[in-house]
Amino acid sequence: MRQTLIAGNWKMYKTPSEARRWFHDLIAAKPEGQAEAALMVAYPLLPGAREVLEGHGVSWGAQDVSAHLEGAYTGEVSVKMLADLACRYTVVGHSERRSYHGESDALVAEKIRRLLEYDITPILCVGEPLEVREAGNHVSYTLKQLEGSLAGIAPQSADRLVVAYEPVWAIGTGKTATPADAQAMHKEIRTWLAGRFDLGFANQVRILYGGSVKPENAAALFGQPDIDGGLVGGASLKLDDYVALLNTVG
Ligand SMILES: O=C(CO)COP(=O)(O)O
Repeated sequence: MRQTLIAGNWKMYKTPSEARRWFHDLIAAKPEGQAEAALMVAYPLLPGAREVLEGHGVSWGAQDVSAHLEGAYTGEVSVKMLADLACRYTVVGHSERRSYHGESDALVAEKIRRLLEYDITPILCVGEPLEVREAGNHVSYTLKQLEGSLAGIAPQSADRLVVAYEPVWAIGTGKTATPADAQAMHKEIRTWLAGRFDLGFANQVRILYGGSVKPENAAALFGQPDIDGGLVGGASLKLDDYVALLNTVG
C-alpha cells in the first residue's frame, strides 16, 4: 500500500520568519488524514522547519543539493548539511534546475547518489516540455530522463526513492495534464521501474504528479491508480489550499 504524499515545493518564496509562522499555522490546521505531508523549502527556511515541525507529522527537505560532499564550492549546500537538519526528502532534477542551471541527467544521478548515502530520500523530477508533448515523444523523452538520472543508482528499498512526473508545460501555467494523460505516463514510469529494478520495487515506489495541482483538480488526479500524490508549487504556499490537498485523501 503506497501512502499518498503531498509534497509542497515552495521554490523561492517566503522568508524564514514568514515560514515559521506558516509552519505553526499548519500544525494547528493539519488534518489527521491519511496523506503524508512534506514541505520542500529554500535552504534558509530549513532550521525553522525543523524547530517547528519536528514531532508533528510533517517532514521537510530542500529543493536541491550539491553533488560535492564538501570543499571550496562557493554557494553550494552539501548533503551533510541537509542531513544535520534532519531533512527527510530533497528534490533533485526539477525542470527549473535543468533548464535555468543546465543540470544534466548525469549530475542529477550524482546528487541522488549523495542523498542516498545520507539516508535522504530523493524526489526525482522528470517530464517533457511542450514541443516534445506536441510531437508525441513525451513517453520516450521522460523515460530517457529517468534512465539517465538513475544511472548506476540502486536504492536499498522502494521508500528510498520518490519519482515526480512534472510536464514542464503544466508547471505554474494553470494547465494541468488530464488525469488520464497523467495516469498513462505514471503507468509507463512504473513499468520502466519494474524493468530497471523489479516488480515489487516498482509497485512500492511513489510516483507524484506535479503541474498546477490545486484542490479543484486533486481528487481526480490522486484517484488514478498510479498517481500517489503531488509535488505542488503554487497551491502549497497557501495554507487553506495545502490543507485542502491533505484532506483530499482518505
Ligand atoms: O513545479 C512544480 C512543483 O515542483 C509545480 O508547480 P505549480 O504547482 O505551481 O504548477
